[in-house]
Amino acid sequence: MAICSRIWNFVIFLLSLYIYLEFAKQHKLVMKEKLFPEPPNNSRDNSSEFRPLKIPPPPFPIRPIFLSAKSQLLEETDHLSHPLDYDFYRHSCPKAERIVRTVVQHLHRVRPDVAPALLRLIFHDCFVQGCDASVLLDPSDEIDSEKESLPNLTLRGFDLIDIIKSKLEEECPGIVSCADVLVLAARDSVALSGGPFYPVYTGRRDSVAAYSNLARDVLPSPHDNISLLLHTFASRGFDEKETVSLFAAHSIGVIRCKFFKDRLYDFNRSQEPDPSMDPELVPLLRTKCHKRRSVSSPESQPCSCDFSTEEEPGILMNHEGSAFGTQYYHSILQGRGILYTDQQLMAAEATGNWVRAYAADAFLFRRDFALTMMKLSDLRVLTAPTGQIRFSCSKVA
Ligand code: HEM
Repeated sequence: MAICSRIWNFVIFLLSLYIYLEFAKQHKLVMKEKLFPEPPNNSRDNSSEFRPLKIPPPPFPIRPIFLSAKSQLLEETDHLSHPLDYDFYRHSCPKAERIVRTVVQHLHRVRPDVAPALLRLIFHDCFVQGCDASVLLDPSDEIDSEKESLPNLTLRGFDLIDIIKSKLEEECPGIVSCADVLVLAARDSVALSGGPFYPVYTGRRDSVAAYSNLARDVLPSPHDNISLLLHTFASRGFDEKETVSLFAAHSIGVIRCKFFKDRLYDFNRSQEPDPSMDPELVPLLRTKCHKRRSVSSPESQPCSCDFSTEEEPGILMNHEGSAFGTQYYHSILQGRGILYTDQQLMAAEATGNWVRAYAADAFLFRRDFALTMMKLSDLRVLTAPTGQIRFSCSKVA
């Protein structure tokens, strides 16, 4: 009897062990699938309900620090219910993301000013009524174009979006939205500029309207103080940390003198430079931005400098030859932010602490910047059945 009971216990033990091992194997596989997804494979059965996350191979040399964090970024945002899809065009236009990347890469090779232009466009689109490509619409009888509103007068890159879109139309007409083109092109521009590569969801649709007055009201002015800036970004769902991380977009691009000349010559009508600017930077910037007769310009209030030049000069944002990211924050710490709004990050304790944190920790910055760009790219998107897919990005279809 005792022997029988021992054999029975042994059988139960073996059975439990088997069940445990099977469970562990299954669980590990699922984890593996999530963390190391298979590369996109178009020959897969499309009808399958189960679609593992597919992350495209990195398009540009990416610092190894970010590779391990890439799938983690998707997981971190996974819990949010999402109106968009990862790799939305995998069946309808499988080459879409590759086409955007190739064209941006090509344009970047011949015109290095491409990346900042495209990065700025997404901010000016997404902040105003969401990422719906409304900023791209030309004026017409029905369209009160955002392009003509004050904060957008110096936007560039509309022609670049048209080039990318026309390549997509050749491959799959009427499929890929201009809103997705903007988001993908900005993502690739960041990576090309030495910033982090981040995954983006797709499936946005384009607006049938533009919001010129809203653009004028909600886009920040280069003369806003820190309280107003934080208020503006909070109204779009960004906290202090996210706001500080987004500002690193000013690591690249050009900034025209008219936006900061008051800081060099006549800050707050004091006839003196801005005391928050490094005194050694002032003469350096003055050699590029000359004081001329006083003429006020609505775009630049409250500066009293001359902006009526035919070709307004500007200086490179990364005037210290810096790479994307932490160097921007080092400049701010040294009082070398060019825009008043950039330097305002040091005017509040919370934002100042984030500037210090990002200056000290490149990994932290790259991770946070990637997450914030993903958030910016998903602001109030339009999905079917609302919106439309435009054929030409500057016109309603
Ligand atoms: C307080 C918020 C911001 C203000 C007041 C601001 C203002 C400006 C101004 C005045 C310029 C110079 C434009 C010119 O001279 O043509 C500029 C350039 C730029 N901004 Fe911002 N910006 C802000 C935030 C952002 C954000 C959040 C992003 C992106 C995520 C961004 C991306 C850029 C880029 C990439 C450029 C360079 C554009 C180029 O070279 O054409 N900015 N910004």
